[in-house]
Amino acid sequence: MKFKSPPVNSLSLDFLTEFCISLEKLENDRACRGVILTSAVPKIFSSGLDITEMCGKSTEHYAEFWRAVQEMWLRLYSSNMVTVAAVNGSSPAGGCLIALTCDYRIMAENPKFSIGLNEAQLGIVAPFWFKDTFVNVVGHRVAERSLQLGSLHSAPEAHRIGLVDELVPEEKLKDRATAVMQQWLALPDHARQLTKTMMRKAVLDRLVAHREEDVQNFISFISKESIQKSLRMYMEMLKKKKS
Ligand SMILES: CCCCCC/C=C\CC(=O)SCCNC(=O)CCNC(=O)[C@H](O)C(C)(C)COP(=O)(O)OP(=O)(O)OC[C@H]1O[C@@H](n2cnc3c(N)ncnc32)[C@H](O)[C@@H]1OP(=O)(O)O
Repeated sequence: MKFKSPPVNSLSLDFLTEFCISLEKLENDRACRGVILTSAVPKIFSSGLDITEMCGKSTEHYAEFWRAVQEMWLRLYSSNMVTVAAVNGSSPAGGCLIALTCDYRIMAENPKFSIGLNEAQLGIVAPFWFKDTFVNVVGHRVAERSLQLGSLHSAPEAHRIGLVDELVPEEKLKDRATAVMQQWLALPDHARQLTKTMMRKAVLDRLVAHREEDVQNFISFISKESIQKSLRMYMEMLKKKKS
């Protein structure tokens, strides 16, 4: 599956909805046992949640948007398919979450590409299920330091801390992702799927049990004037950086 929403594959409500529909189709297709996620936009895997969806909108919109973010994560983290992220560009925040949610991550070894949960830098807080997913990949200490600092790690650093499983030259990314997929698909599906469920169930159940509470928490947090101001300033900073 190739993300193609220029300029930066930001995760808008439309993007998330289409992503979930595509995943569901693949999940229900018995001939499809694995999916490689990558980007058709040069240098960017995904710039994370679309900040404009979280600025100056109604409570109803925030609720709908947040439910779509939850849905994307629930479907991908619990997928029966083998999921491989071929990270061919930068991948901050929600983009990093997508990669973390896969079974395996391969990143292009370009030191200019960065990845991480940088929410703290925007003055926002990654929710518990982002944190849980991160901890399950890199361990508690690395996740705590990286989350508190809102670190964006260069590709080599991301590999060193275990955020990505391997680095390959960009031109070899597709072939390597295909080889990894073949390796994982060589296992009997039922054994791999049950093992995946065993490893992920507690974290998935936690969001399912607190889903509505998590929506309300998002709404009350994102509606605060101080948070809105931080997001506006961040967007201005992005625009200024360009000029
Ligand atoms: C309880 C509360 C819980 C809240 C939890 C929220 C959880 C997750 C939060 C997120 O995912 S927030 C998103 C965080 N993302 C970022 O910090 C990335 C920001 N973007 C960048 O750093 C750069 O854009 C880039 C991805 C490195 C690409 O750089 P490049 O130089 O190639 O492109 P730009 O010129 O910067 O951008 C082009 C264009 O896109 C707009 N844009 C970039 N990112 C976003 C985004 N995430 N959402 C919306 N729009 C975005 C950027 O402003 C430019 O717009 P124009 O100036 O062309 O109009």
